[in-house]
Amino acid sequence: MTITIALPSKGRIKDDTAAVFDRAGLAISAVGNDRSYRGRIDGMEGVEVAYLSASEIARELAAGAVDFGVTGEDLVREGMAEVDANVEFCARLGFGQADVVVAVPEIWLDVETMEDLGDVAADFRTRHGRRLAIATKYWRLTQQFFSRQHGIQLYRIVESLGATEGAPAAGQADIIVDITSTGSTLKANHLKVLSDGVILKSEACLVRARKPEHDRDPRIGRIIQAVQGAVI
Ligand SMILES: Nc1ncnc2c1ncn2[C@@H]1O[C@H](COP(=O)(O)OP(=O)(O)OP(=O)(O)O)[C@@H](O)[C@H]1O
Ligand SMILES: O=P(O)(O)OC[C@H]1O[C@H](OP(=O)(O)OP(=O)(O)O)[C@H](O)[C@@H]1O
Repeated sequence: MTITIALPSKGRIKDDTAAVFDRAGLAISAVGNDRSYRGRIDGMEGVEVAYLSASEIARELAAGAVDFGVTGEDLVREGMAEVDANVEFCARLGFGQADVVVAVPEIWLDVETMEDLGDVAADFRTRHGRRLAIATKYWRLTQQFFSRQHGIQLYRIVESLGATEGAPAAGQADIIVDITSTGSTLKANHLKVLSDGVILKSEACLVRARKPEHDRDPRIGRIIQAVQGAVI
């Protein structure tokens, strides 16, 4: 069986991922020319590296099309239902940290918690003639957090594919769910995170797509152990 490991080909977690694999003693050489999107691990037979973007890696893990992937936990959890049944988070890698949060306009002075927001959502239609609108690209995480965890059902998700923090000022939504790391984008857009509004503390992870054939393949354990041992 060929084992495929999907690693970031670009973006903010690419270089740190390469450094972890280096430290793990899993040296990757390019297959073909230098700009190739495939590689192999020196000294390990039948292990292929596929270079993809962070969100493509989450999609491939969900489809079971790769055996391992390095990508953000947020993208993996957003990308599939029943996450823990389908994949294993083998190692948290210590970079790519970002929190997925619920943020509301700073001027909503009496809204500090999810409970306060639930009250706002319940009254919204009476007051404004429509449901509370949430801009996000994390619709699955948002639904799980609002509906399942907080029992808030009266809202509408407005899909946002970029510049989510600008949606409230632009009148496209009332509040947002997005990632933040330093907090400066939220601040610049006069948004504040609710005190219990952190949905997920994400970072880059080594993730394995659960497959029955992994159970009898010693290379699987070797790869996991090597990466776990390289995390500082
Ligand atoms: N400030 C940040 N902004 C966006 N993503 C961040 C930030 N900090 C960490 N991340 C994490 O980085 C991952 C996304 O990486 P990146 O934005 O580099 O991907 P990308 O190469 O743009 O991929 P794609 O094109 O597939 O979106 C996500 O898991 C995200 O949580
Ligand atoms: O809390 P902060 O440190 O301000 O970071 C958060 C922001 O950074 C990211 O956007 P980025 O401009 O990197 O573009 P991207 O969404 O295309 O990755 C992310 O989408 C947030 O908007």
